[in-house]
Amino acid sequence: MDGPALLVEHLTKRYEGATAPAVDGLSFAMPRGATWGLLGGNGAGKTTTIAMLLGILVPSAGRVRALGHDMAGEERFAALARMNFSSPYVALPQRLSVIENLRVYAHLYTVPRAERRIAELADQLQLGDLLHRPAGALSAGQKTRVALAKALINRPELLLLDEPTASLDPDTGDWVRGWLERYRAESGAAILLASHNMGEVERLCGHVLMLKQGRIVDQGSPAALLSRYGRDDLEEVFLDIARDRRRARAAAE
Ligand SMILES: Nc1ncnc2c1ncn2[C@@H]1O[C@H](COP(=O)(O)OP(=O)(O)OP(=O)(O)O)[C@@H](O)[C@H]1O
Repeated sequence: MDGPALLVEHLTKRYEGATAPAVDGLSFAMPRGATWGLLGGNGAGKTTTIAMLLGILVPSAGRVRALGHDMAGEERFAALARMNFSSPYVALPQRLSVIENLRVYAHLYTVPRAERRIAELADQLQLGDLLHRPAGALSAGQKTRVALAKALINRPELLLLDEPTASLDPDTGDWVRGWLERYRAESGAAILLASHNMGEVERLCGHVLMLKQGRIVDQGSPAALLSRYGRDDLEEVFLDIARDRRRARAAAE
């Protein structure tokens, strides 16, 4: 089907009783096969955005088309079958073992030859020793790897990842990033990644959306952003934006 992986138009969320919207008129089109980063400080609106992209949270205004389907109506089920996500805020059923969890999700996504797919993912994500342990008894890093296996169970064409390496040690985090790069290269999937890890974003993302108070305040490739702010790494760009220093720098030049 034609069209971008994600088409987002004027997406807005105002939580009941809140004085300001959490997400405020977001618009962007993420192409198929691209990896984009969603960056912003605490409370910038990243998780709220991802929840609306998945259709879990109803927007106050605006619309989302995922893989060509309108996420506001019945059509969204066609898109959801070809998408997946991982989030530290969504726990897997704790009493089920890892393999039981993966079987449940394989069933929900009607994955063909599910046992083979689970074995493949267990091998790739090194879950062999964890498969028969209850999901609730895993360490944070182990849970993250299981959550990634769940996110990949249906070989999604569109993958939404909320802080995918947040609780991983540096070595495992690096390994997961390499693994995501390979998955993207092999599958042609589009990946939207919310992260606080600037190195991760620089390595994986071709385009970055900088969010502040629910709005896109800047965007571009990591290289374009570095050059625009005259910085050597994205962390400094992030701090410039967080502290509104771009205008001050430009005025000084
Ligand atoms: N369920 C909710 N009800 C009311 N307000 C909420 C709710 N969830 C989030 N918010 C508010 O919406 C804003 C955006 O929150 P969100 O969790 O989307 O930010 P975030 O960028 O993911 O932050 P973080 O990096 O801390 O995870 C914040 O001001 C937050 O307090």
